[in-house]
Amino acid sequence: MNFADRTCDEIKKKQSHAVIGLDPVIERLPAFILDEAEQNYGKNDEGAAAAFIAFNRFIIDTIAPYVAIVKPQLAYYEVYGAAGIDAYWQTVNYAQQKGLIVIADAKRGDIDSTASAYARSFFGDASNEWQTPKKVDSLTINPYLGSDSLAPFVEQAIAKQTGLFILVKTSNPSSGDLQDVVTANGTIAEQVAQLVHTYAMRDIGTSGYSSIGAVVGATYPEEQRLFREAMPTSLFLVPGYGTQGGTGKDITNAFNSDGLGALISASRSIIFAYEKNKLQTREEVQLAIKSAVKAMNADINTALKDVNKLYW
Ligand SMILES: O=c1ccn([C@@H]2O[C@H](COP(=O)(O)O)[C@@H](O)[C@H]2O)c(=O)[nH]1
Repeated sequence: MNFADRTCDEIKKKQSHAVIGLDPVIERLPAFILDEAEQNYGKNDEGAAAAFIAFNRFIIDTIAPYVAIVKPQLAYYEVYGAAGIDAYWQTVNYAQQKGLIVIADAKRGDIDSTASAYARSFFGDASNEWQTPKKVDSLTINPYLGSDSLAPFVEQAIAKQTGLFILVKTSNPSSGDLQDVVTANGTIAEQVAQLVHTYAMRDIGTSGYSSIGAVVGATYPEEQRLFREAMPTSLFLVPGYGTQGGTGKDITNAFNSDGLGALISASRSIIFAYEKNKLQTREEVQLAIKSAVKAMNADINTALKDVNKLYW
């Protein structure tokens, strides 16, 4: 089954379009996690990595009944060197064991030979006897180097039944500096969207969706409409919900009229939800995260219902 079909199935099963970003920041973790990691490993890369693993497992256990997808952003783990990368893969494995789909947010992109190596590092390489088996379900990639840099990712994603999310219109305030520049063929983002659509048409699943998707920010609701038309079969990864200001009302244009097609992502507003009221005990932290996820699901589902796009 291809990535898009698996993702659509899990979204329907959980009745949730949410993606929870696992972006741990050591100073923000609860004391019960930090104290144990420091006692066992000290304040160093290994201690931080142990804290990340414990925190992520705790979050995954808390949210798994309510969401289908997690998105660990690699940068937060790379801060702690080899130990951090190991924490990343332990997080990926744990999430997959719990039945969650994992989007690796790494925004890779390079010339074709290097792009192929990037794809093998995230999607695994069964023919390589030296590589310990590893595989994320999907990866974010950066199209700035052009179509030949995307091709190795696309080939491997299709062959290995994984997915891609190609940056089209990112959520950050200055995304327009380059992405909105008007060329003879529309904006740069529109040209990328055309490229994504061409690749997407090569791998349509029974759900009608393709495993070759796009990143379109929650912070640009009007642009979502345009990109939805340009890439009707692509799943959209929609970051920017929560801390960056996006709400349920801002993401409905990213969905198709079938009530599917968009994966709404939030990191800090969920995983640090306990900070608002300075909650620290295991039970308090768990309840705060659980409530934040349930509120996000309810907000998205209500907004979709209001525009007649609620699938269930
Ligand atoms: O356009 C983009 C692409 C990726 N991101 C990533 O999503 C999360 C957002 O975190 P929040 O805490 O929900 O703001 C983060 O990992 C970014 O690297 C994005 O924000 N915008």
